[in-house]
Amino acid sequence: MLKINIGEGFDLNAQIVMTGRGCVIGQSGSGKSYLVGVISEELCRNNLPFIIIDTEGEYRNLKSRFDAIWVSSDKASDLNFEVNYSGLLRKSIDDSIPIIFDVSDESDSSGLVSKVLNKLYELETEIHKPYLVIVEEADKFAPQVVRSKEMNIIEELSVRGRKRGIGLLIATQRPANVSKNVLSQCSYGFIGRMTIQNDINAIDILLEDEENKKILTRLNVGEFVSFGLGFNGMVRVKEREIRHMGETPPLSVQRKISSFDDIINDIRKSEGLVQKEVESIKADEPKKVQYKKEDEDIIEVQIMDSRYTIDDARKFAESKANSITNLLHKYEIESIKKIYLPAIYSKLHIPTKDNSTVKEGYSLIAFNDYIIKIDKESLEMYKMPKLNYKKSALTPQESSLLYSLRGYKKATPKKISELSGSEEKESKHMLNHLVDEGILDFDGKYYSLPPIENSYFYIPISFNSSFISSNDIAGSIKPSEAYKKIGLIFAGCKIEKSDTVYMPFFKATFRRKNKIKTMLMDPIAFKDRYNEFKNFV
Ligand SMILES: Nc1ncnc2c1ncn2[C@@H]1O[C@H](COP(=O)(O)OP(=O)(O)OP(=O)(O)O)[C@@H](O)[C@H]1O
Repeated sequence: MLKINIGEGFDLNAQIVMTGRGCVIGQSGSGKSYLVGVISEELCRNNLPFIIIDTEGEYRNLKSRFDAIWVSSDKASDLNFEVNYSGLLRKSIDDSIPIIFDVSDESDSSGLVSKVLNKLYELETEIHKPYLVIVEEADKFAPQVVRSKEMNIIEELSVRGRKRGIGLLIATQRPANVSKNVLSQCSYGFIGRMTIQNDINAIDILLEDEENKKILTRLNVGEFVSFGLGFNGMVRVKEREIRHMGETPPLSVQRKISSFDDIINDIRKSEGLVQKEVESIKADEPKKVQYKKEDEDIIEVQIMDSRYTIDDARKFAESKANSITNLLHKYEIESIKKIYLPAIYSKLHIPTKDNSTVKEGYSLIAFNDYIIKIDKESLEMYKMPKLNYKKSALTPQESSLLYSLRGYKKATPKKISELSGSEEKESKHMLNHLVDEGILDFDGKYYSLPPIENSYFYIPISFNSSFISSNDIAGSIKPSEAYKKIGLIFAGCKIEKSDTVYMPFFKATFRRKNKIKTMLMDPIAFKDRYNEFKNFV
């Protein structure tokens, strides 16, 4: 069963989330969007596609770690609202890429939401693939009081979406204002802190247990009472991996030290009372030309710790400059720069025979086509050959079948089907297919998976969150592609966690007249990697 973890001991069945009807309810600040954020991260990590109706512009930073399409009227977004919705949604469904439908700046957000969801409904009538719709501020998009008798698209989805594979997860502060057609369809959900009696009454249809209702007024931020999920007691939501953009701003220094008269004067100025006077003085002054420094995009990312500093790199480059310089050809160091290359860092669970122990391992996939493994003794970095599997990704069924096999050195199809709980005929068919693809070995009786080398595990590296300029990032990586590859290389293991991280490299440039040489030192073995990565830098 594919799971969505939202807190210690709280795993949601992904099937229920993707195709069921759920809700997150709680008063302002109870932690609803935070929980929706945690769920969204988990969906991204598991490559489960969804569209989130983002009313506050607080989900676009999912992009800092995952592939996601940000649709908004913001110039920096991937696509604007004029996009062909059908093409957009089809891509999202087929390639399992989430859409952040950011209507935070839109006056007609309901119109846009209705348009895109109608298109989804139409498309899924044909495709029938699990796809989740997450709606923030559901009271706005599916209100209880409406003039028209016609069903709103969210009501339509909640009543008729399931058969088409469409799941719905709504969030609201005001359940009393959400259409009963939608609320009554919710078979699971989370209720956070609530104190308004009218709203507590509105969830009567969801939470039958009187005891649970009493707890609601006492819940802390990030605590929820759940229903329909089989959890007893309170759910405490885990910490988000990506910074929550809807953070309550912290209270800072309350009052600038200024006199009361200045305060009154400032207010008057803003009313235009003394504005004229100020303007007439300004008019005589010569105009100053202002040079605006170009906006740099500073982003917060996870950076692999480096054993070396830029000073080490300079010393190394100097010694190198001497060695490539002879009396006739003198090269000078032109620049030393730190640049970052994106990589995927994964935590893996490797099953053992009796499943009593689970090994943890890490892999670094870098630069789309290569895997880098770091040997724990020598701290050597290897470049692995390109993969020659015919397949580009494993299906969830194949992954779970291989997971049953990984704990055993080899097993017969009968044993594997017993372990995985699938039909023998069906699993045999799948196993043979995997043999054809070069992923499994078969000796006529037993199937086996190639062993995983020990040097992949317990890599002694750590990461730190840091702010860097996006100008210093070279190369690019598609997390979803890398994720598929990790699944293939580590067939039979579960990817517990997978993040984009950045590896700092030191790039030294030497010049002699118009001839340039470049050196690229890695952060661990401090060897020149220029030949390996020259296409990226
Ligand atoms: N599980 C949690 N762990 C840590 N901090 C949390 C957690 N849940 C919420 N918070 C913090 O509490 C504050 C409010 O959370 P959130 O933005 O999710 O509220 P909300 O219920 O969506 O409010 P609103 O309805 O006003 O948007 C934020 O600063 C958030 O970072």
